[in-house]
Amino acid sequence: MKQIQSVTLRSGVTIGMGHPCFVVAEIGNNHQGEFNIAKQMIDEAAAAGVQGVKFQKRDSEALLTRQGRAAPYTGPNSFGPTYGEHRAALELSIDEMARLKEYSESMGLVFFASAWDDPSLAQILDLDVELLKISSAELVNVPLVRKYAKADIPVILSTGMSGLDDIDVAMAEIRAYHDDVILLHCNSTYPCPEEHIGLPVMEALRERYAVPVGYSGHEKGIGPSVAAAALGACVVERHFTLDKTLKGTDHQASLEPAQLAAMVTMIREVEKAVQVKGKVVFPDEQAAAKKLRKCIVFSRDLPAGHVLTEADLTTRCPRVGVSPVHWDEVLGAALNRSVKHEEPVQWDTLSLNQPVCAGAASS
Ligand SMILES: C=C(OP(=O)(O)O)C(=O)O
Repeated sequence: MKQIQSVTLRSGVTIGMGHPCFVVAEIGNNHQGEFNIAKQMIDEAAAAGVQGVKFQKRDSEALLTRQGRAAPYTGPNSFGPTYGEHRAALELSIDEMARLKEYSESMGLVFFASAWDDPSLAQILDLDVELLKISSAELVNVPLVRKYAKADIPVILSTGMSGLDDIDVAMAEIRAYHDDVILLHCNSTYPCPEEHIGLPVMEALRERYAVPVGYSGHEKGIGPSVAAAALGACVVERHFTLDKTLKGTDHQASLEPAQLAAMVTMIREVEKAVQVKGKVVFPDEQAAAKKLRKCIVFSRDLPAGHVLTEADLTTRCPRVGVSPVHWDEVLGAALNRSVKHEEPVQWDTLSLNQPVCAGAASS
């Protein structure tokens, strides 16, 4: 299978191995169907430091059966008396989406959307987007996934509610047309308990499909999403809201602006923290070692020619002499000259039985 390390979008943004984690504010339908709220959410997401803003698009008629549309939908989170009317009330028009795309891009953000049915996909494609998203819900919808694939635009595929067999099918559909695909590990429980997140699954997906892998999080906090970035997630997508107490089922499992900003800051911190892979001692640590580490000192006045024993030596800060890592090499050495109590041991004061190993002066 062809190994895909990264995917580059038309705007030049590259998502994948060796590139900053692409953080996405999933605005979804948390704009409540209101253009001005959506625009404000883009402002807040940009201020929080994300790279992408994501919307959802549905067409009630193509999404639901007549019966499904007519089903009563009452309760505190309802935006209409039937489920069809409720869903329709939460939609933005495609013209509004076009304006939001232009607005997002003017701020340097990647605008993209998940389309949940054929007409919505056609409308999103008419917007000339540079990136598409297939929601976890639609991963098993072979005819829709095939249409996404035929569009030949980079696509993010989310894998909540799916086992590997379902993902195999969707990946084969997409890869029949192109390889610009990014997988997101996801558990579609809203909110998802931490013990069901399974971040190590990202590595399993990476190995099995040889594409960049990210994380679509539905947990309440931000710790697991930050950890996902530390484990190499190339995308972290989180549902976003202006206020968790707003009407609607999604808001409680979404991040408010301050949380989103904190998450972005932490992701950038951990990205730096995992850059160095080998155990190296940095110059600043050398300075710290000088102050914090001890050296060997003489524990009493001693004459020239004396052969050193444990009783002649001890260790003290700061490290202005031979490091105690060489304790056994110093034992048994003879003194070239007389020394004083608490004087740091220096190599040139000693006649050694055998030469000191390389790097002796650095510990
Ligand atoms: C619900 C969606 O995403 P996910 O499956 O990643 O939660 C979506 O993108 O519409």
